[in-house]
Amino acid sequence: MTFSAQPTASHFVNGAYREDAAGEAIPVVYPATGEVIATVHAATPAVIEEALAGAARAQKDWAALRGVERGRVLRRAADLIRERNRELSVLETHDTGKPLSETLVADATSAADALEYFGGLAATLAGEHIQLGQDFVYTRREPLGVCVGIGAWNYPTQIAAWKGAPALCCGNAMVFKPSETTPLGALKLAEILMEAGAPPGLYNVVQGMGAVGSALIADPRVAKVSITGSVPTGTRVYEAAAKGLKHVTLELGGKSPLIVFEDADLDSAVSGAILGNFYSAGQVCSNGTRVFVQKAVKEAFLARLTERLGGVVMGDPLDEATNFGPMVSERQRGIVEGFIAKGLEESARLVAGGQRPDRPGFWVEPTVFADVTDGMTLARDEIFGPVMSVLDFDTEGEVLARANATEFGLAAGVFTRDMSRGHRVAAGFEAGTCFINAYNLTPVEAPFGGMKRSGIGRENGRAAIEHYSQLKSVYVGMGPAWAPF
Ligand SMILES: NC(=O)C1=CN([C@@H]2O[C@H](COP(=O)(O)OP(=O)(O)OC[C@H]3O[C@@H](n4cnc5c(N)ncnc54)[C@H](O)[C@@H]3O)[C@@H](O)[C@H]2O)C=CC1
Repeated sequence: MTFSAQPTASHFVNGAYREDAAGEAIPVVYPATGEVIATVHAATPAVIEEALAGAARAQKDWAALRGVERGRVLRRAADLIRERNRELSVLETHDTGKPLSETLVADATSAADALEYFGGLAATLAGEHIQLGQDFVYTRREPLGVCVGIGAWNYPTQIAAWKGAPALCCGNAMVFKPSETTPLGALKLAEILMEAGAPPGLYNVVQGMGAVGSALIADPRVAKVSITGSVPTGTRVYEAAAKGLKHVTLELGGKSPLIVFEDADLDSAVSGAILGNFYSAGQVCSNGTRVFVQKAVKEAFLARLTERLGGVVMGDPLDEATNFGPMVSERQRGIVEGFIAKGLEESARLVAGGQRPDRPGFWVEPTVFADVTDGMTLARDEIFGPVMSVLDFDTEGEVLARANATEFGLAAGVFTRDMSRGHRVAAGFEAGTCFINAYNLTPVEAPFGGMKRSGIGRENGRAAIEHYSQLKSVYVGMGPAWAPF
């Protein structure tokens, strides 16, 4: 199968597509049909070396540019992405299986937002002046150097840009390794950045599994790694980075709570729960998969939710009427089905879905369990699929304690018409990204990231600048230097 915008080789290194067939072949499978649509090769040591050497070379001159000049390149890339949104979205749909109705609005466009936002910020980066009598100190905000980005498979283009845009904004170069499951989108970003005026070597993409990721992190030329992935992988990356005392950003998993109080606008709360469980077929790290519903409205909530699930359209992802897609891979479908079986075994009440639709590809129906209790596997483990667990609660204090009783802390949401309660509950959440009467909206202007085992550092917003730059203090003596002898 071919489609427009298909990348022409496995890697993008030093400003050009690069192939090395000696690397392990990685089939790219279209999740909606199971068809192999492309093959990429894992990066060989030669490709990794070219990427790192090229990045190190490009970085110094890039950092020496004025912020406004760096920003111009990023903003041009944003414009090119928007012009080509449809073809990039079709590519993203093939890479991930997500319906085109989603990829048209949430993937390449989100990458464009990041490039536009950090393109704008680039010219504003500045230090401060600290007067000390006649002497003074000034600070310089400097880049870290060569940064490595490692992606997960659920938002391949968005992740490539959420890491690349702030890195380049601050004067760094990047070597990005996409997930081996969805290797295509990042290549287009690299191509477009070049076309927008980025120097060769500034943003490279190399393919491969974990071994390529760890080879990149171990290289002494690398100053920082930012990974989006699971907690076990994030932990390994943190350990590897610690060996070289490298900077890290970890965007990891979650098991986020979504609390619906009895005074909530129920339709709006149902929308929040749908967005927080079934968008991208549930393959979103910040999903609110533990839906706590106050007892008085529980059955009404479930009835409305079941009714709304009648609007699910599973079909050809390229048909814009389709609003629900398959799992990214056969493996992920197996994991999700395992959790559904476990829910039934542990006597959760299946309210909707739970079946594998009779069609090719890796589909699982949107699934809702009710009467889930805190100790059940469904309520404890991250599933990363379209499985919502509904739990009951009585009081605010009780539900907040239960919501926080998890090792994760990525996101949390609350639906209520009582805004003092909304803010009080948001303040009480142990989570990095919280929502009141909304869910899963992650605009580039707002910092995004996790507390506890869900991560370290923040992406997006001005906060990301802190994680892609370092401060240098320069003390300036205005008089003769003093010494005791
Ligand atoms: N917090 C966030 O922003 C997000 C978190 N995730 C999490 O990601 C997971 C799903 O994505 P997957 O791709 O299956 O995650 P994963 O953890 O298996 O892999 C993530 C990436 O790390 C690479 N990798 C694996 N071992 C490595 C090693 N030792 N050193 C360096 N790199 C290594 C993989 O090749 C892949 O590119 C979910 O658990 C989800 O919660 C996904 C999306 C967003």
